[in-house]
Amino acid sequence: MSRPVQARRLEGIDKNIWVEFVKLAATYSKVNLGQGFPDFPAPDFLREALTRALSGGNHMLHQYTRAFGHPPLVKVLAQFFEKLLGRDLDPMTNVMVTVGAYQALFCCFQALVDEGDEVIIIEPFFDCYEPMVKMAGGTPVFVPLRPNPPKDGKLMSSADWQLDPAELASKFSERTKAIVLNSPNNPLGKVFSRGELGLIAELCVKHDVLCISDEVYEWLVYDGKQHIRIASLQGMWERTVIIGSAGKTFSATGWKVGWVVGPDRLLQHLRTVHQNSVYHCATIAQEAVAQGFQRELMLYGKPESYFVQLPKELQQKRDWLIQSLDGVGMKPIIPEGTYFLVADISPFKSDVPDVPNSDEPYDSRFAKWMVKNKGLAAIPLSAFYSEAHKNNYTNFIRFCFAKEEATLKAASDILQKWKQEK
Ligand SMILES: Cc1ncc(COP(=O)(O)O)c(CNOCC(=O)O)c1O
Repeated sequence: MSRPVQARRLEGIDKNIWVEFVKLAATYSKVNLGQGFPDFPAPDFLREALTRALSGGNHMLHQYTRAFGHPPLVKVLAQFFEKLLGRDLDPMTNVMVTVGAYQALFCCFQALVDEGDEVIIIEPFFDCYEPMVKMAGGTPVFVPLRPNPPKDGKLMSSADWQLDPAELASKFSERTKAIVLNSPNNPLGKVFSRGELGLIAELCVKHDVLCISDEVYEWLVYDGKQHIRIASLQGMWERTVIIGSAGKTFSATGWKVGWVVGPDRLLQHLRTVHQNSVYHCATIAQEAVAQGFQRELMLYGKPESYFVQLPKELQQKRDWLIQSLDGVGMKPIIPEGTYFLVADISPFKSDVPDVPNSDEPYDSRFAKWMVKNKGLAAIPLSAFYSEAHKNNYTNFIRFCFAKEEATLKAASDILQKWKQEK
């Protein structure tokens, strides 16, 4: 058999950081601060909602539901986003439920990006954007967030990583179809300011470019920062697809329920991809997520709201991890949002000698050595860069701090012991 079997659209995208590092963590890690999932339970009210859905009298929850979203879920999502965006939404045309935010992203790129279209991706970026653009036949065009360390010697924060306005503007051309915005940003935790979003919005309107706005960490912002939805800015609603995740919103990453919110002129095409791929996601999970949102709608802004309690809890974990990393000299970049924290590994580099001209970035080799020899899993920052820029920041690894106190303490103990041994 000599005929090639692989479709050309898969060329160069066969490697995946999560497949590789999840396996390493499963094999070697004692403490896993790698892949972004909580090791604490999903909230009681969500688990109770699933139990009710499973054992309740409505046996039709075990059967197909509406392809573009279980009616109770699209209705409550529309109500929620009407409140957040200050505009009327039709649950049947402005909302679609997907198999996690991953599938929402897939639908966006497959539905909106054609051969030869360019898509601007802000680096560092959640790794799937590049392969998904390529699978759609598009060309990714990268623009970096550049670190501007504070002059007063304070710890850097994700806010210190900024776009250069002229550099960003230079990436827009008549071939630009879309820009991917991820705020709060994985892996840095950057929460884009109104000024930064205004710059992006202005360029999108000027060049008639779409905005794929990945907002899965929308509730995870700290220090009183506000998450601003770019779709609420002048001229952006009509050209923006907002992506969300029940996995990140309700600490239930294994449920794989996500959604897109946006104008029908865009979502009609995402529905075409959706109905010709997964068709719909688990009815029973959608029912439980709908009940979760109904609770949150009632408690919106109140202290007992999960969307108020979770960021409060995570900020304490973040601050604890910052202290612990700073204590062993692993300078952290303070994240304004998400549940990730990037740290500088310089003080520990002597244990993992550099290999000149290695085609694997240093931080990747360091992270693999660390999980194998210290039992601590983390993700190399180079995993969030394009091939051409992977070697720009190889002194950093990313930790996930959505973990039980005992897990974070165990990680700190490993680092302290390692530091003492040096
Ligand atoms: C920005 C972003 N968008 C989308 C997604 C996917 O969301 P979902 O799980 O709902 O498909 C994720 C999940 N990331 O988890 C892996 C990691 O970074 O450790 C994400 O971070």
